Amino acid sequence: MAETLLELSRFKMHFHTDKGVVKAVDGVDITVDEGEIVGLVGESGCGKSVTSLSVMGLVPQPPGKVEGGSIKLSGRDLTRLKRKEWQRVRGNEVAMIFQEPMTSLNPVFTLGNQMVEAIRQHKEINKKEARQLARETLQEVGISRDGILDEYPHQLSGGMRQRVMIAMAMVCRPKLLIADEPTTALDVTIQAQILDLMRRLNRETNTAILMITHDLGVVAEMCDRIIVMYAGQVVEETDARRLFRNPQHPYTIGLLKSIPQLDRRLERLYSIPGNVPNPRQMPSGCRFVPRCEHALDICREKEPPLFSLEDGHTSRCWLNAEEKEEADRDTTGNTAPSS
Ligand SMILES: Nc1ncnc2c1ncn2[C@@H]1O[C@H](COP(=O)(O)OP(=O)(O)OP(=O)(O)O)[C@@H](O)[C@H]1O
Repeated sequence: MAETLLELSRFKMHFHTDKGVVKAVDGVDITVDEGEIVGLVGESGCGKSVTSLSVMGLVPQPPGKVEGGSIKLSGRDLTRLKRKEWQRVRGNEVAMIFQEPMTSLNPVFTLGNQMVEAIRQHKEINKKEARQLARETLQEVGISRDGILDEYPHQLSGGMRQRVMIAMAMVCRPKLLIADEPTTALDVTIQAQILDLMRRLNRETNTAILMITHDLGVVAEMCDRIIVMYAGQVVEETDARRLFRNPQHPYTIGLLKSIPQLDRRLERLYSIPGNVPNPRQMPSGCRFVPRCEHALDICREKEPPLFSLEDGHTSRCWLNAEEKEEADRDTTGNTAPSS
């Protein structure tokens, strides 16, 4: 069985602002095994990016502050690393690609210059060797045109730029690649090519991928396991097939209902009513309660824990506690306490 590579335990990243505390990530448990592809999904503002930037040590502190918990990569707690140690971890052990590669590539330097510099930050090799490695890595991501290293970022298409970013991320063979909306800015055919490329690299190098996206189509195609976040918390987690077949949390059900279906013509597309709560003023009880069609009294009073269902499926919803109690009653004839 694959070893656990990344483990966030009750991790909290809050922002202390003039207007109050933003609990952007508020006690999340997330694991990624070696070689696994895990999707982290949720609406804008639910804390996906802050979670991933925390794993990269890229959240500015202050205003950010780790309020509790840990982030372990291969057993080492990243929240305790010093600045110098981060430089060794970033790029070597964990690398990240972003939605818009142009923001990560410097427009005034050639790709060769940028790649050589990035490689030499991590590997003690000379410029010529680094240039050769850059060329080989670009070939691995499907770019083999002559003279590519002497081109500037604006001379490439969006898809090519994202391939370059993937090449730069993969050059030191990190154990974990974090991809934050890597295909959102690309048209669908190029999107499919980039996803194929990431899947191939995952297979060939066993690099695990944490895929941050709001696009359930992307996670359906790519991911072994899916984690759904809402208002700074994990609300549901299970393998990809089960999430689509048997979602449990009303928020996940709403997200799935919002996907347009080609075979169904509707007057209006479904969208979850209301908005993500203001992170400075979370509702009491369940954070999803103001938008939930199935809310019970307990949902307004008490925050639900993550309930363990079958085969590692978890859901943060009081309805699951009710169902579990009923199931236990059916099998034993007695009322069992909820977990
Ligand atoms: N530097 C910061 N200072 C204050 N609040 C911040 C800061 N960075 C992020 N936040 C807040 O943290 C919350 C989570 O943001 P985050 O970017 O992680 O959401 P997200 O799910 O990734 O959304 P998106 O898909 O739009 O990127 C938001 O309410 C955001 O406003």
